[in-house]
Amino acid sequence: MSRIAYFGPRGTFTEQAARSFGDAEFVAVDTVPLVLAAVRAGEVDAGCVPVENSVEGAVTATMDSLAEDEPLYAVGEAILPVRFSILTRPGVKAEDVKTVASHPHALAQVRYWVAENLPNAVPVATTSTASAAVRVNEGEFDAAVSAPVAVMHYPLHELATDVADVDTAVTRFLLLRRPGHLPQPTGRDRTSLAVIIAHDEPGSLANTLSELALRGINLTRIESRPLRGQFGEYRFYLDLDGHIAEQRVGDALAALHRNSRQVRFLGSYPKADESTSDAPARATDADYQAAAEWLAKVREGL
Ligand SMILES: O=C(O)C(=O)C[C@]1(C(=O)O)C=C[C@@H](O)C=C1
Repeated sequence: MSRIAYFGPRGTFTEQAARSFGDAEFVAVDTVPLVLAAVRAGEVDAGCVPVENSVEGAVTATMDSLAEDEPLYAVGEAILPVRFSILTRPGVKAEDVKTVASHPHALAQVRYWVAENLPNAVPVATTSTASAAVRVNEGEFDAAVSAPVAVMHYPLHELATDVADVDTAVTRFLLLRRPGHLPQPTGRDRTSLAVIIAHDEPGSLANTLSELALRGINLTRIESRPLRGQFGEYRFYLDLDGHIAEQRVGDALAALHRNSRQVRFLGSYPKADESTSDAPARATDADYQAAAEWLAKVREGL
């Protein structure tokens, strides 16, 4: 049976996401970098980590490691709705709560609710939502902002359920493997890249994006992170519809490789939402094939 590490401990949203990929032996690991390190070291077959939340944005620990450390490829994604339970030790009332602990992304998603309902509470960051529950159980903090499943693992009381400042909030998770396991195209695929564009000159980002637009490729996400040392230099994270095995996507990636300082492929994998990744008219593999055949003939002088 394959072994999947997930950002734990037991009872995180990430555990739920990991279990959605099917039967496996699941291994809880305390932080995102340690999950990715376990995959790189071959201690597990795959690792599941959060990558972005619709309210708070990117999970930078995931993005930085995927772009900078030894390569890993995404082979699957999961998208979960995010609504929280507020867990306390039995007998603790809202007015007694002086500290409310959780992962920073979770605290950001209940900021207004906490201000209104736990007016005496100071927010405290923990490594994950479930580690907050562990520490509330140990008496360190008064309340944890947790995934609803956490109450099944820790003997805590639900002070409130279904808590979220934004009703429709979702988090996206990736299943990552060492290179060598490219999933087959399904017609509903996403490709992820990290790109450092070549020069800080007018139009260089527009030129990069034009390589995608010209080939009818739909960009689903663009996010930048500074290259740490100074302002003015950024790495762009691009998610686009389509699979690297498709002609238009391969062609665009080759063009980016020619024109950019660095292109790192982060995976082509089936999308978790219902949308397709069909090529538009005149950009299908058959269109590319026909054009290549025409060119070959012309080059032979025919
Ligand atoms: O702490 C957890 O339960 C996680 O799985 C992490 C995480 C995140 O990184 O965004 C996942 C979903 C929620 O948005 C809050 C926290």
